[in-house]
Amino acid sequence: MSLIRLDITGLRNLKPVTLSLSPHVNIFYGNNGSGKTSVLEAVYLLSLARSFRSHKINTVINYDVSDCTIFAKVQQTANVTHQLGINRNKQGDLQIRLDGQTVRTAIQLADILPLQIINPDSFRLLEGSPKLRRQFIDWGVFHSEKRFLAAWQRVQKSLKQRNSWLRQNKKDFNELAVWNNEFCNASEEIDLYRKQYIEQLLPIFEKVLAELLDIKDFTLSYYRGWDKETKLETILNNTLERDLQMGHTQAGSQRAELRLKLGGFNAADVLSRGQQKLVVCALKIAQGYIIDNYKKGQVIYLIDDLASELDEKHRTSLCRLLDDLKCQIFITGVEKEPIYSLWQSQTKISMFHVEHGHIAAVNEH
Ligand SMILES: Nc1ncnc2c1ncn2[C@@H]1O[C@H](COP(=O)(O)OP(=O)(O)OP(=O)(O)O)[C@@H](O)[C@H]1O
Repeated sequence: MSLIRLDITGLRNLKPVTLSLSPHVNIFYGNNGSGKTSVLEAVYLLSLARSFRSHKINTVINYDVSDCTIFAKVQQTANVTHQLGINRNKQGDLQIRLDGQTVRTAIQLADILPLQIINPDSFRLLEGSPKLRRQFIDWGVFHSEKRFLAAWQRVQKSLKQRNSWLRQNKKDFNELAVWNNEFCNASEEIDLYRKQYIEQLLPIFEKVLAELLDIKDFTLSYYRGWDKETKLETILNNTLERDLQMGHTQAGSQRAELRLKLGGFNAADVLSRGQQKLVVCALKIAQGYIIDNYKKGQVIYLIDDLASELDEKHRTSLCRLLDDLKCQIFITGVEKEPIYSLWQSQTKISMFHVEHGHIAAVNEH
């Protein structure tokens, strides 16, 4: 899976541009504020229909225009290509086109273009709320288990109905039984998929982490969102009084968590910022290996400001792992040489100089 061509129009300070890309490493270098991260933002927008920097699309679209369009030619396998396009305007409208057809939801984009981002905010996966770690697991499960999405949507719907029942004055217990049943079935199904996924992820993650960091006693474990010895239905019945007081459901797959510990302590409390970033990189690279088993293609990695928090030895180890994955990479940095020298000699590299929003392909390295 790689983008062969990328057209960007109306995004931040970038001048309209068409880029011919390497299926492996694409380096964007230039001064602060030149527009490097905006290129990654364009690719992210194409996969998720939103930005990783701002929830407000108005700030992503260039000040002087009303909309932005990102278009890409995607090589899925040797014989299969797709034309993918997305347009967003300042009124908030979204249009997605896939091979000439209008697409209704952004889920199809994510399915075609699995994307991982590693940037100076990556440590938040360890430090931030459990929701971020749930999203991390679910990203992997979504790409490896076709039935996951339907089960996840059933959980969302039944949970919403159950929570709204908890807040109502007039209580119809037959109605509660219906929502409990649906919620428990869907939660258990999701738990099964997540558990299977973590079982696959764990040995790969440990192997990748060992290449990046010399730390002992690092553990990763999965909590399903309710006690492992008890049926969810029993817990919901036993905790109904408390759920009623709180106005929402305490147990279920919406409370799942990925626990990362070092010697019994929360990893985020004891690891340095750089070590946290390396753990997150190991998690994301491990996910890349798993996707390779399921999809006829690879994850695309967006790596913004690699140098931040990482010394040269760790930068080199990280790039070696990404090199071995043979995936497409978009990477940014201020200087070209320090990023260029991180890759093996046989790696296909394209370099682009970004200056005041202009992107120019650089032929000699
Ligand atoms: N909506 C917008 N329209 C036009 N320009 C914008 C808009 N939003 C941000 N900018 C400008 O576009 C540039 C975006 O830069 P970007 O963050 O992509 O730079 P960068 O090269 O990654 O910088 P750094 O090395 O500092 O991270 C900045 O100069 C910013 O001021």
